[in-house]
Amino acid sequence: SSSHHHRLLKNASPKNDIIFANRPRLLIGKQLGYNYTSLAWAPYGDHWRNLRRIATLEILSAARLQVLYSIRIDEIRSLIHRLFLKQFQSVDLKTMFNELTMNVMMTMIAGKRYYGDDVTNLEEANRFKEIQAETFKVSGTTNIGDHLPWIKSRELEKRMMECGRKRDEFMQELLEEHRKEKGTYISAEKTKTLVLLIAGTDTTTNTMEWTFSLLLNHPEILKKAQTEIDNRVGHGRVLDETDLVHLPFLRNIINESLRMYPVAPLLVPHESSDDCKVGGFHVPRGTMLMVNMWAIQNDPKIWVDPRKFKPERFEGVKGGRDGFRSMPFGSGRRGCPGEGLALRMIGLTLGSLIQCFEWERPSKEIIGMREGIGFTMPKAQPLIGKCHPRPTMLKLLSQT
Ligand code: HEM
Repeated sequence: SSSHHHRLLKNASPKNDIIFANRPRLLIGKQLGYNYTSLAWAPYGDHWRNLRRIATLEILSAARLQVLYSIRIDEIRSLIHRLFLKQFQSVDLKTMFNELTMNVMMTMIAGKRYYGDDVTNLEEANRFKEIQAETFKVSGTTNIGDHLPWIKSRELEKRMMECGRKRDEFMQELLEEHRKEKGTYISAEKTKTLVLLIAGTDTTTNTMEWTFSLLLNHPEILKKAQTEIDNRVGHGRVLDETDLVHLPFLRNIINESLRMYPVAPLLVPHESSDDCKVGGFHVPRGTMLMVNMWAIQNDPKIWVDPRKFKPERFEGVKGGRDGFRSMPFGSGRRGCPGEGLALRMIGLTLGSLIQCFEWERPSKEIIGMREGIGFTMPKAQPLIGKCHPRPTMLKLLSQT
C-alpha cells in the first residue's frame, strides 16, 4: 500500500481528471513477466462506474454509433479528397490519423472539429491542440513514484495537475457554450469528454499506424487486402462501414496487428473488490492487478512464430479473440467499451486508403517497428508513406 496513491486520490474530486496521475506507466510492466503484478491502488468506485455507463450508452452503443456514422464517413471522405489533391507525395500518416480520429471524436462529443483546412474557430482549436500536446507529453512520462512510492516526483505530479486543470477549464467552457446553443450531438459532460478522448484517440491512432506500417513492410499482404476490397466493393464507390463484415481479410489484418502491437499492452489496472485467486495466486481485496497481455499475445508456447505478421492465423476465428489468447480490448465488465467504434474507425480508414490508392514506403528501407516511450505504445518513428491514386479509382476520386 502506498500513502502516495491514497493522498493523490483523496485530493482527486470526481470532477478533477487525474486518471493518469495514479496509474503506473505501461512500459515498465512489459518486463514484469507473464502473470500478474500487484500494487495497492485505490479505486474510482461509483463515479467511474457511472461514467462508464453514461459513455457506453450515449456515445458507444451500437445505436449511437449508427447515428454518428455520418461524422466518420465525412471525415474519411475529406481525408481521401485531400490525399487525392496531394498526389504522388509523401504523407505523414501519423499526423493524418491523429487529426482524423481527433476530429471524429470531438465532433461526436461536442460538435466541433479542430484540425484541417476548414477549421473556423482557430484560436480555440490552437488552445485545444496545446492542451492535447501537453497532456500526451506528461502522460508519456514514466512516474517512477507510481512503482516506488518512496521516490516521489512532485514535479511531475504538479505538471499533471496543472494540465488537468487546463483541460477541465477548457471543457467547462465548451459545456457552457453548448448549454446556450442548440445542435450538439449529445450533452457533453466534461469528465466524460476527457475520458473518451484520452482512452479513444491515441489508442485508435496508434493502431492505425502500426497496422499500416506492417502493410507497407508486407506489400503482398497489402495487395491481398486490396484484391479483397476490389472483389467485394468494386471501383464504383468508396467502401463504407456496412462493407466491413464482408472484408474478413482486412479484419484479420487488424486483429493480427492488435495481437503483435497491442496499444494497451497491460490493459488497464484492475483492482480486486474482494479476496480472490488469480492464476493460483492469492490476491487480497484492494490489490491492483495488471495483465501482461502483450506477453500472452506473443507467447511462443501458444502462438506459432509470434513475431511474424500472418493475418491468416485469424481465419475463421470469431471476433478475433481466439479464446483468451488474444484480448487487445480486455474482456468482461471492465473491457473496452470503445471496441466497436475503434474497429469501425480503423476498418473504414484503412479500407478506404487501400481501396483508393497505391501505397509504398518512402524508400527501399523497411519501416522501423521500434516502440517509442508513451502511454499507448506509440511508434518510435512516425510513419511516412507514399501514395498515388489507383487508375481504376481516378474517375470516382475526381468526383469527390
Ligand atoms: C484500438 C483501439 C483501442 C484499444 C486497443 C483499446 C483497449 C482498451 C483496453 C485494453 C482497455 C482495458 C480493458 C480491461 O482492462 O479489461 C480499455 C478500456 C477503455 N477504453 Fe479502450 N481501447 C481502444 C479504443 C477505445 C475508444 C475508441 C474508446 C472510446 C471512444 C475507448 C474507451 C475506453 C474506456 C472508457 C475504457 C475504460 C473502461 C472501464 O474501465 O470500465 N477505447 N480500452
